[in-house]
Amino acid sequence: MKLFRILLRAAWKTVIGAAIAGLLNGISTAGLIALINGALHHSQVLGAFLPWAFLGLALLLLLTHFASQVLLVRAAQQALLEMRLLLSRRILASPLRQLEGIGTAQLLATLTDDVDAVSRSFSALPNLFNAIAIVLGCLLYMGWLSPILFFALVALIGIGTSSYLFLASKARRFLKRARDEQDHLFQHFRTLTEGNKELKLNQNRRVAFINEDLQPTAEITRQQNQLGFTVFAIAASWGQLLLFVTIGFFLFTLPHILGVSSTVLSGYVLTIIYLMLPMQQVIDAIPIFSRASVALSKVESLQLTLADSPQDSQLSTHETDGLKPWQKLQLVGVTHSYHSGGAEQPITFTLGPLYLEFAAGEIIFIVGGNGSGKSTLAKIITGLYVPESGDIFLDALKIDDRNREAYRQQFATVFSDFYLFDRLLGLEPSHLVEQVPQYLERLRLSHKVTLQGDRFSTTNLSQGERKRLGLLTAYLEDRPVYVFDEWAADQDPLFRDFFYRKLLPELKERGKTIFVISHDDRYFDLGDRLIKLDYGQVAVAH
Ligand SMILES: Nc1ncnc2c1ncn2[C@@H]1O[C@H](COP(=O)(O)OP(=O)(O)OP(=O)(O)O)[C@@H](O)[C@H]1O
Repeated sequence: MKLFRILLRAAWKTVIGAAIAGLLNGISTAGLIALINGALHHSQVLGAFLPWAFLGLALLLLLTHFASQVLLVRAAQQALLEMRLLLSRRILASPLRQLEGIGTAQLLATLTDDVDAVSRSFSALPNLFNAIAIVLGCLLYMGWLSPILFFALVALIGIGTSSYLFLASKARRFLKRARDEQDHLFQHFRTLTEGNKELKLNQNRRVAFINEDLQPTAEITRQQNQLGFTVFAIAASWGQLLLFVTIGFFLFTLPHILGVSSTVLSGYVLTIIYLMLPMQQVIDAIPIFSRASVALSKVESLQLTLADSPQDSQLSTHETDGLKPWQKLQLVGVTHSYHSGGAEQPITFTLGPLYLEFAAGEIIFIVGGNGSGKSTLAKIITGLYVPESGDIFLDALKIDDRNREAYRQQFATVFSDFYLFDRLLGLEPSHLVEQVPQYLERLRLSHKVTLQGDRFSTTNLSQGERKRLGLLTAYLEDRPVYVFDEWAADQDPLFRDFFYRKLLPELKERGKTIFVISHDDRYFDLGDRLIKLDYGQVAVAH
């Protein structure tokens, strides 16, 4: 049902067009069977008109089949496109903490596996729709042939469907378990790709990883999927058996009880035999739709619901309007906690409550031991984490959900786990192109990287060089506040010195506020302020 709602939302006009074509297709199928049955019994009513009626109906069948298939393919592909975009937008609009809680492996599993499952079900839709239309058309014909036999048939179909659905619900449970394992499997795939060096260099670790992690998880996934699809196969065979039981019932039992004519009887048997293929198509489609419904439940369990589209404002990149230049950034009683799992699990780390005030144009060093909360503070200051309690103010403006997006646009950052884009995304290249060679020169990258159009010639660089390119991107963003999270940690001593003594003061001269997370105590005196954190609390602030 959810799938159908997605489809209708994406292209309801096309779906209605396809439904009408499908219905006509079902009617023309039933009409053709009626004609064939009539011809077999040398119906006087139709006479010479029969071949023309046959030709007309055959043409209508062809056209409506083609039209319904083409329209449904179009609607299904449109729905799939919208679902992919909506899911991506949702991920972009979701709070960072929520995404960190879900984890990369689950997000990847959803974006690939779940979207794939839904895509398969959309691909199966045209045939399913057509099959349902034919079944309905044929049922209509059989109801017209003999209402009594029709009720007997509906009763048999009812028994068949409910027993099939009972089995299908069992199978769905196995598919759900297999899908849950898929998240773990993706986690192992990440280990495989990201931990490849460590796995290659240690044979024992590699063998243990394969035997104890990857293989058992892959085995459970296989086993649960296999069980699920086996139950579906049993259900499908049961469905087939019921179909023949129905034919036998109509051929050998009912005529004796009800005394129906041979025309009605042959009409029924002919139609039921004709129905076998569409029925089979419906039965074959059900596992695909079950898998898709498991996938959609998974997507919804991540609270990345597909029901509504995120506000455009949450995605806009031109949202700096509305925030006037400010003089003071304040954190008033701000706290943030991490939990060992979900929100109901015990707290493992708490930052704050913090009461801090920063003036525009200052260089602020944020220092402290590993795990003291520096990066967490940076995520709070930049608006990536919403404070659990307390508030952030820009002068008198309180930052809340209405202006948080605009607030975030104040910051250009290079986090320690930053992502390097291979092109100037969202930056208007024309007026930047002149500045880039100059920056590349200053960052001593000009011998390695050039800008080709809006794309860097390469991002296959050393870690230190990648960070310099990250810095260049941050320069080009030209935002009021810069945040560098251990930026200099990968730089050689010469360039590190250049960064602290030259680049930071230059940014300050341009009126920028700069937060520098650093362990380089040799340079701490270059800052206007120093905030030292210890286990999430401010130990020193001056
Ligand atoms: N996504 C997360 N989920 C749960 N706990 C986290 C998460 N990120 C950080 N933590 C915990 O919060 C604490 C502070 O982490 P944070 O990264 O802010 O420290 P840091 O001062 O930047 O450390 P470092 O100098 O090592 O980079 C750590 O103990 C860490 O285990």
